[in-house]
Amino acid sequence: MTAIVEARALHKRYGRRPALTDCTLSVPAGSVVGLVGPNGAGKSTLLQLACGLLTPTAGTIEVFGAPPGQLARVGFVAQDTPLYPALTVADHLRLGARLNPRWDAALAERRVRQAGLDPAQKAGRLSGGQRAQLALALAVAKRPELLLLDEPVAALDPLARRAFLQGLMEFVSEAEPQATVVLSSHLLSDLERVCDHLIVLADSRVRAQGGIDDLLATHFRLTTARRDADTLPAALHVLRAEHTERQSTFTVRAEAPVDDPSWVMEPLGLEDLVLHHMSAAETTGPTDTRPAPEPQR
Ligand SMILES: Nc1ncnc2c1ncn2[C@@H]1O[C@H](COP(=O)(O)OP(=O)(O)OP(=O)(O)O)[C@@H](O)[C@H]1O
Repeated sequence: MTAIVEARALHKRYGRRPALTDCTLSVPAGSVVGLVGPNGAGKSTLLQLACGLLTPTAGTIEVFGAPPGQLARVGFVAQDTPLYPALTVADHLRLGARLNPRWDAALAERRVRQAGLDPAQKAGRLSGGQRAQLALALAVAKRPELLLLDEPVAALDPLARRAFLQGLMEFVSEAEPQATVVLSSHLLSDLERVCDHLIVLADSRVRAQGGIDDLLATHFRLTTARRDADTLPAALHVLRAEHTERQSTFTVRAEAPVDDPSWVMEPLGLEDLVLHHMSAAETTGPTDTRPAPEPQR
């Protein structure tokens, strides 16, 4: 599968502060990728590296198989949705038309109309959510092959958020079906609705990545009478272990469920999966460090 964004051993530091550490990841062509992680995980840094606003400290990042910077092919909506405060909504559309060879004026106007924006309103007088809507309209009207959105729905009310995500899905399903989208968000339910791939960053590192269906098919919760993680079969890679007096619950990664009468193994939902990868680096260390007794069968 062709990768539109490919990072290898990518590091980014701000002074002595690591923002990305040894990140190797790939964004497949035509995918809609959700980028998730706690505050400060490195999501904005990754998006800014992908559009060439930042340069790596070490390692490489390639977009369309070359160093980032092919701006005509990339739409980027930064977290703070920078616009020209003194220019009106209509001015922004005119500017977009001048600057972008593939500008789709009809699409821009439709997005602005659907978002209920007044073309005569100055951008500096728009609310945070309205600014985000205008920034998205400008980004999609470029007809980019790669659309990078940094927390685009953070400032939107629930109705506007739904409209925004619908607009995004229209863009990828109708206007630009070959487009690849990477969007960061803390709202997992939104990501589950629109994304087919996921990258989980935590503490500057990639903790999980892949197709959402594949991730869901390989992550399980296993509940059993209290036992040590190292008594489980090697095919089960234990991500987390929690024990009560009598019971052990393991979050595991496995190619397929492993049947055993002594335990119950059920698929992990997306939210639990992401929270596990976000909350800690992979660990086989139990939360409760007391040694577990022999399994009771
Ligand atoms: N310009 C900067 N100068 C110094 N440190 C920075 C700068 N930008 C980001 N950082 C640091 O780099 C790390 C990653 O920041 P980044 O903004 O990429 O995270 P994020 O995952 O987008 O966070 P959030 O969800 O809060 O937006 C953080 O520790 C942050 O403090």
